[in-house]
Amino acid sequence: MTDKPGLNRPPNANGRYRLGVMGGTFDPIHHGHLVAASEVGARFGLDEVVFVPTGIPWQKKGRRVSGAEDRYLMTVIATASNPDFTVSRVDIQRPGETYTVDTLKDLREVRGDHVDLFFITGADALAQILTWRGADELFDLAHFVGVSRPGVELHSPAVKHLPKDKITLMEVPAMAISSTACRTRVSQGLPIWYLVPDGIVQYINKRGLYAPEDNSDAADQPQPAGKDE
Ligand SMILES: Nc1ncnc2c1ncn2[C@@H]1O[C@H](COP(=O)(O)OP(=O)(O)OP(=O)(O)O)[C@@H](O)[C@H]1O
Ligand SMILES: O=C(O)c1ccc[n+]([C@@H]2O[C@H](COP(=O)([O-])O)[C@@H](O)[C@H]2O)c1
Repeated sequence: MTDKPGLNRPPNANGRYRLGVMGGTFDPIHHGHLVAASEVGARFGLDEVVFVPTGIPWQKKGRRVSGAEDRYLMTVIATASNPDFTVSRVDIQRPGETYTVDTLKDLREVRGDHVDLFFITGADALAQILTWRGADELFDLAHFVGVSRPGVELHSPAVKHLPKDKITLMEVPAMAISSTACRTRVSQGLPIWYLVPDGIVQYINKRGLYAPEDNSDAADQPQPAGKDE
């Protein structure tokens, strides 16, 4: 397993190191992701949050997903200014579909046994967790933190069945932003300034991402009405 090391910070006085793991497709990364990671970092006293862009997000099959290198680079750009944030390539390096059970095992192998893992997820993703590969193993590998997301019930019935000592649900400042909305806005020529970090606006422009002909989500949108007859 090869991956860049983290921040190289020493373990705490008790010999442990608290590592947040923010997994996502990040197509593109936006301020909802960054606020979630920052809030969980503060609440749990995390030493570092590592962002892990997915390789092949199998539950997003049938959608067009930007190349892994573009999503990785956007994640690096968006997190560069925060000294507690890092980015890992473990998911984009591993061949095949991306499963969190593998992400957590790989990070444990790379970072060592003194690391306590906290997987950060939005309430929408957490409600689906029992559909994830190897769901029964997940709660032995990490503590799961589900954060609020506008339009999603935080204490949903699905979450009530998860092991209480392995899950924390927490409210974070509401960020009504999704990657889908960002892609759609770009494809429609609308601004995404302040929904994503400035460098991401520039990167998307430079690479021509989410242009109408390159965006299947946009193709599904209703077309503007023509002139009245
Ligand atoms: N605005 C938000 N507030 C809180 N959590 C979020 C928000 N947006 C995404 N997340 C969480 O971040 C993780 C990664 O999300 P992902 O990269 O799929 O972004 P997304 O905006 O949900 O993308 P898409 O619209 O393409 O499905 C998921 O756990 C998701 O629930
Ligand atoms: O392990 C799985 O089967 C699984 C299924 C769906 C999503 N996940 C993970 O959940 C995180 C958010 O996923 P997504 O698709 O909302 O970007 C990301 O790290 C994915 O790898 C994991």
